[in-house]
Amino acid sequence: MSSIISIQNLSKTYRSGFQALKSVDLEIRKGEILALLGPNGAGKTTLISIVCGIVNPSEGTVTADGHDIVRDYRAARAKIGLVPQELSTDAFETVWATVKFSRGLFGKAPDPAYLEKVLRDLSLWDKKDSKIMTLSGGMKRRVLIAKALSHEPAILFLDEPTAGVDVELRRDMWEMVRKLRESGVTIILTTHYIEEAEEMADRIGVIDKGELVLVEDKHVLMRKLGKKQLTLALQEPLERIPGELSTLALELADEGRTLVYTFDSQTDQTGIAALLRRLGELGIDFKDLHSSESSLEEIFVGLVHAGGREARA
Ligand SMILES: Nc1ncnc2c1ncn2[C@@H]1O[C@H](COP(=O)(O)OP(=O)(O)OP(=O)(O)O)[C@@H](O)[C@H]1O
Repeated sequence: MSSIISIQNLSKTYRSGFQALKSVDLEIRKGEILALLGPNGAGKTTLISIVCGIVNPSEGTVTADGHDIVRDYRAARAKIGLVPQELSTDAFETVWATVKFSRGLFGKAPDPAYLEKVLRDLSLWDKKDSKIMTLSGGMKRRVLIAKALSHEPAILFLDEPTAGVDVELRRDMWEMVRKLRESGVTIILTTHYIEEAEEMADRIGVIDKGELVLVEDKHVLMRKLGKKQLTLALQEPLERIPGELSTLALELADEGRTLVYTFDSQTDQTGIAALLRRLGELGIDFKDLHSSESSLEEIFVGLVHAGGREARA
């Protein structure tokens, strides 16, 4: 798959001297959904703002659909739709006037049929003549998306699209993002909400302290870094893990009634057979067992806590 956005050696130092991005290299593939994860202040919004021409880079180059975002700003920006975190639209305007105006900003010829489709897809058509100020928070979010789509961009950035929205709107938005991807739009979303990345993304990028710690296919990432756990409910509680088992990755939980064995899901030798044999030899019986896999959330927390560097190696 070819790249639609190419980011090379991108750094940003704000006037305060704070370095928000450090030599970021990233190729975003045409037609993918890329989720950028990272703790508060990691640099996600700075990255998006540079690609969208809102913040100047200190170093490095970015092209969007072949256009340099500094030298060829207008052409690059016309390819991009941005859904920001905050609504900064004129509250006294109607929904229709707002999206029509947004389209005009990019020099696109009027196309009421296209704008109608966008509003209908976002369940906003009934509200087209309502003033923005009269809309609920969820509806205002939809207006932000409609504005971003008004000029038919090939690339859509969503900055924290579902922060503070209710479950229903979140599901609607996920559905809508998937439909957009099916229509060929490349989508980059930032989120704090790991379930969102797990649900939606083809690839995951993790940013921490201005560095792109990793970019990986979601399934590969989960397979590579995910651990599995085998949980055994013991017949009799244990006070401590017997010395004979000390070489295994075991933990006691639930006041000694549960034994948890963590193993690498990638290896063929899980060690489960050996564990069960040794438990049998020691006369430790269990009444139930089940295995589970780590979620993306656990993987992510582990990565950021590890500083990311080990994970990248
Ligand atoms: N105009 C600015 N001047 C100085 N520092 C800034 C400026 N804008 C952002 N920063 C700093 O750069 C860092 C990265 O901010 P950024 O908004 O890119 O992070 P983020 O990953 O998007 O975080 P969040 O999820 O909280 O929005 C933060 O420490 C922030 O305080």
